[in-house]
Amino acid sequence: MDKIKVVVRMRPMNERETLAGQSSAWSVSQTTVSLAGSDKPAFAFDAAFSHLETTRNIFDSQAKDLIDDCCEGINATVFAYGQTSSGKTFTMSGDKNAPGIISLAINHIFARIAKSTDLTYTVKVSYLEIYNEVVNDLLSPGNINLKIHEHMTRGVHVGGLTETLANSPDHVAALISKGEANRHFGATNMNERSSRSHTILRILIQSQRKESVAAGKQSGIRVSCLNLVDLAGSERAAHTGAEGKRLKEGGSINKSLLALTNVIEKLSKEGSDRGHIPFRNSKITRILQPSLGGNARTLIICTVTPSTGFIDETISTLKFASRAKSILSRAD
Ligand SMILES: Nc1ncnc2c1ncn2[C@@H]1O[C@H](COP(=O)(O)OP(=O)(O)OP(=O)(O)O)[C@@H](O)[C@H]1O
Repeated sequence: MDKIKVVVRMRPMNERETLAGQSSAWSVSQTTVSLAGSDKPAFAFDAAFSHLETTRNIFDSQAKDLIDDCCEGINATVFAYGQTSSGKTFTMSGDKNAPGIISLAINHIFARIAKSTDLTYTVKVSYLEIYNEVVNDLLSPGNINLKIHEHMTRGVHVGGLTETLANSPDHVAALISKGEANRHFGATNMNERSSRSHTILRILIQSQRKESVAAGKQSGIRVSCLNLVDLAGSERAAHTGAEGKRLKEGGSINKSLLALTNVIEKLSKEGSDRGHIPFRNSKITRILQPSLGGNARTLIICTVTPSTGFIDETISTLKFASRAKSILSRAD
């Protein structure tokens, strides 16, 4: 079983790019992405999806088995990585016409629970954002600047984060809407609703055999955590027209994404070249540490822009994706 699966999703060209006279620079096949008309080697991944692919197909082919494992007690993480406006939020949260990975995953979890004849499940939801390197609770707005702890049995956890019991997909959707209202967004030149923070929706799944519950036993309880992560976009100040507050946010976002890139780079190296893994350099790498370096299954969806105007940004995301993919070859 691969620990880390890496796929790439290319979004369609948008109106702004077409009006600027740009065109699509890339060709996408089942597992590769290459610059059209170039003899440079293609980038290869577990899967590559063109602008025609639906999020539902990506979920069914790449994420469903990981969610199934999570219902069986294995920790799992799905995150989207890519430059600003490349489709991370579209992929994770979706829009009114196309559900995102988050709602597809939640529907799948509750459908499994409804079908289970031998297990009783409890689902708890937390929702946090990391904004300018501060961790805030999105379900409880006054609950800010939370600390990250390392716990002997719970591993890395965020102290004081609200955990709300949820009993249906609609209930989780209502919690997400509540959290979204507390989240930091801003308009940049490239995206009218740009995510200025990283967010993590954590679904804690606990299960126990029905006869053990009936007998009041405390044994045989399985607990696992599903992290659904929407990273803020990596960006260049020149493209986004950022200044003042936006520029500070951008600096903080880029710093934490750089920390994530460094962690991935080190993890992808062999043996002594690997050295110390700098998980502690940012909040996002600390929180994702168990997903990247520990006993968990992880799906990384790298979103890219097809346009000739952003070839360098797309190459940088594809390089990140290639490094992340090489982590899976090592048996830890
Ligand atoms: N695969 C896709 N198909 C159709 N539209 C898409 C797709 N991906 C993204 N879009 C559209 O492109 C725009 C930007 O996407 P999105 O907001 O998801 O980017 P992002 O990577 O989350 O950006 P940021 O990091 O700035 O928040 C949105 O209007 C979105 O609906």
